[in-house]
Amino acid sequence: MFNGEHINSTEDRSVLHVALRAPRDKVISSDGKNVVPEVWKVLDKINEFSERFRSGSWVGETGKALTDVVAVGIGGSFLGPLFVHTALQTDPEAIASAKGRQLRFLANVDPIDVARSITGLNPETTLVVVVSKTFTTAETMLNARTLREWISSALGPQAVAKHMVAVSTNLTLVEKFGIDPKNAFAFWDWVGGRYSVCSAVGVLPLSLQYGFSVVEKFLKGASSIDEHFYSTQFDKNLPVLLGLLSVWNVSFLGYPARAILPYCQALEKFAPHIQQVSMESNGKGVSIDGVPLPFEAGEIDFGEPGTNGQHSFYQLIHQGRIIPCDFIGVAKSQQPVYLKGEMVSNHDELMSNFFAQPDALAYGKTPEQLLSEKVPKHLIPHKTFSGNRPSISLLLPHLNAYTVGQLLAIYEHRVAVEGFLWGINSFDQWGVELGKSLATQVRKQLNASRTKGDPIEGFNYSTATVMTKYLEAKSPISSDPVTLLPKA
Ligand SMILES: O=P(O)(O)OC[C@H]1O[C@](O)(CO)[C@@H](O)[C@@H]1O
Repeated sequence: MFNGEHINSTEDRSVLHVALRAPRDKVISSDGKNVVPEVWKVLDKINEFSERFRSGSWVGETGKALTDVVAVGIGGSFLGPLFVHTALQTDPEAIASAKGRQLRFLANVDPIDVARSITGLNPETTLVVVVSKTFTTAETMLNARTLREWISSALGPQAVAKHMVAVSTNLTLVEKFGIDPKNAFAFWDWVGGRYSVCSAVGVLPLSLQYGFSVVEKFLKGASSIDEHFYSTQFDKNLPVLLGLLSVWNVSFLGYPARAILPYCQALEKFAPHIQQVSMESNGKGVSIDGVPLPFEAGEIDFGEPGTNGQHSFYQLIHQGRIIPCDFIGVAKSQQPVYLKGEMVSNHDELMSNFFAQPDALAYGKTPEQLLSEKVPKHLIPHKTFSGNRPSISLLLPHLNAYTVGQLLAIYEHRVAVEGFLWGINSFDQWGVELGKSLATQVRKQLNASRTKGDPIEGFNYSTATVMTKYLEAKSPISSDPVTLLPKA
């Protein structure tokens, strides 16, 4: 991976997200060319642009400084930046640097998400960042066109140049869309979408919100783990050990799921991000050579912050199925509170659970213990905990831009280690294609049925029946789509 070999063989690409956070003087080559200078050219451009934006020297169509950003993108062009943004939102340094600004995300093509993302925003003071590796993703492009309409109907079509910028590998399509190429931020085909948060995909919107110097710390944190992963012997190498544990749990013990349980509300978007990193990477049925696997690869990831999860699905984890758990704690809270007279601080209260849960899973509670506690006999089977349920605990010293970068890179490399052990290609995602192409067929049918009354044809009985019901409901289509958007 670090040598730039084309280990993503089905797309004939190298896999070099580590280059995105490499120090300026590092040499990492793809196809014989050192890519680090290109990376820094874009980072410098982001630094300069975000400075202009944040200082108010970049103004919108009506001469006002821009304070709010809507990042439009989906999947890898959304989940990583959302995770990092959520983790920084309560960090004191990041709070200070984001004063008076808002960063929002628009991912789903559901018009409800459009409404949510712009409600209360004024186009005069809003910058839209369209983030798409390919610049062809149907959801992102429709959302981008919708927000372009929102801007141009309020401020005139010429305002788009000042209120819309883009992040993509496809700069030709960016220009075709009407975004000034000077305001496009590039990345490269050797960055997988789900591994792209350290490219302009994450760095641009996060720098607009928090300033480049905060985001640079995030890159440095990720880079520190890259270095650790590259050079540390296996028995002390965090991503290697974690990857081995995952493969052991999935392939040897037969536990296919994994719960990601941060005892830190700021990490609430970590599990959704890792869901994509892990499941899109390792959810494969054939080896890298295309041979059907004689075992199941991939983990089923889900998670919620503790203690919320404890009051939701932990029952199953303690007494139902065996789900290996990742407990993630932070030694010092971003927002400490201690109420006089309370036995412990609020953070200690949270962390009491962080320490208790892995113990309960590992050691359980035996019928003998219950008997000695005088539990009635008929309740003993119900109150018994089998124990012997695996978990790992990660304790971060604190949560800031640097450690968020470290956490991200630990999981990215862990997923890669698992994929290497399973002998699969963790860097392609052909499994997302079939649904996309079927949606194209449905889109054509909906258009033909709504505009010409064409009957539904070419779909199976169940789909055709539900589509008929859907069309009967006749949702309103305005010729002026902007009238359907909420007003600022
Ligand atoms: O950045 P793009 O090209 O819009 O793609 C968005 C996402 O769509 C996928 O290709 C498939 O869901 C992801 O891998 C990717 O992160």
